[in-house]
Amino acid sequence: MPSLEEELFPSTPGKVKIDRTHTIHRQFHRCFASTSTMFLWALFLIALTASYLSFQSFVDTSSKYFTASWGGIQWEKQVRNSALIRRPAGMSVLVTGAAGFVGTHVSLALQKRGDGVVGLDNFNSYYDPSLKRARKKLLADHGVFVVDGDINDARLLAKLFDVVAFSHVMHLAAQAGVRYALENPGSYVHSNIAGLVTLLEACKAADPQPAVVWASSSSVYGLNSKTPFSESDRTDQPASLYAATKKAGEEITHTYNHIYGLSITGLRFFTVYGPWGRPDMAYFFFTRNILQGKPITIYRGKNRVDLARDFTYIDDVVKGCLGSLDTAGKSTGSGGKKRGPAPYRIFNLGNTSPVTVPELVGILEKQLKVKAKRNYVEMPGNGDVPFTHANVSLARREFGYKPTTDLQTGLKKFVKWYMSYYGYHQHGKRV
Ligand SMILES: O=C(O)[C@H]1O[C@H](OP(=O)(O)OP(=O)(O)OC[C@H]2O[C@@H](n3ccc(=O)[nH]c3=O)[C@H](O)[C@@H]2O)[C@H](O)[C@@H](O)[C@H]1O
Repeated sequence: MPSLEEELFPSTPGKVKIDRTHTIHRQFHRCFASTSTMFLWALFLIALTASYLSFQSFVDTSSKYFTASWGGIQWEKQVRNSALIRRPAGMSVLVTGAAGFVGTHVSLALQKRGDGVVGLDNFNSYYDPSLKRARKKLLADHGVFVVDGDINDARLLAKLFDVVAFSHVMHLAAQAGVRYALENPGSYVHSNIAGLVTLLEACKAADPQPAVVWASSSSVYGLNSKTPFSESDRTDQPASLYAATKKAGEEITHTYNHIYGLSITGLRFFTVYGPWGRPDMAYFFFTRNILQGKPITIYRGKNRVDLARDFTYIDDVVKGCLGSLDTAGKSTGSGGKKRGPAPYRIFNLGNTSPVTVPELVGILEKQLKVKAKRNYVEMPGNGDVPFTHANVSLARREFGYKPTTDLQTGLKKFVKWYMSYYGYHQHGKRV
């Protein structure tokens, strides 16, 4: 009996006996048949895998499409209604980051004077999203619709420009906060660089192109030591990734102005505070900790020098934003082509009188009628700068910007809002 191996792979084919020819043919057929069966099975499996994968991607795409919180006739109607202009020579403004602190106040101010406003916000969880939802509700009560979506979503932006011919974009959506960049650097690149470019692409492609006013930051002055900070001072020494992305934003917007004729105004905000503010900012969480009897950490510079900020009250900043929108000047491009030079402007929006952090705490103690548990530590190398101080003469000349709220007055309004929003009595006890 030949072995199976011999039968299948005869070592000397010429010596195969005639009487075994049939057997060999049968084996050959069996072998061929099993190879082709295997081949067919393999083909079948490949086809099965491919159809499974394409089905999955279909499910993914369609679920993304169907679960997207934007689109549809009703949604378009809400967008159009919100964008309606109710005053002569008014504007229609797309406000990104509308459920954010500055975004909410600017949207309300625009709506109140009769401009059309459509908000856009991704409601991310960088800080308590319920505060953002409450701001959205406040806006809805005033007839401002906030679209739930991301500035990185090019399809959504194209759709918005399709539904409304926005005359202006107030771009306030960003990853804010100086120290958080140590924890999550990618979020700054995602929102402040990639998101900005996606938005500018949409603005460039829109016909008519809108004028763009956007939030830069006082942090671009970085380690600059010449005070007060003027727009022409050097901004090439950022101290944090946040500052670096805002500085990059100033350069990126410049290229869109240069190549595509977009009208650009960058606003360098100086530590903006007030009612409906951001819980990640010192004045906000100092208030919370003081009321809860928890200690607060106060950073100090080298040689125990107090840090200082040009704290700027929200109402002053809102006036600066509206002044910038009113004087923006038109974009000159259309269909992605520049037709002539367009304005490119940068303004400081500060308060012009810096206050030290311990002084800020002192004011809060007085307003809250509670002593803070102060814990002084040397400023860690976390991106903070020792002080900020704005020269605002450029904004004053261009649109009459004049801050009028000192820190004491502004914090009083903030504390009043905080107590009411979080359900406190004036004497620091929860209701
Ligand atoms: O102008 C801006 O462009 C930026 O303003 C704001 O940044 P900052 O000026 O750093 O405000 P904020 O964090 O409130 O710290 C205030 C002071 O408290 C000190 N500080 C802070 C925290 C702490 O625990 N202790 C402390 O002493 C701290 O060292 C600092 O001296 C915005 O957050 C930022 O998004 C950006 O818009």
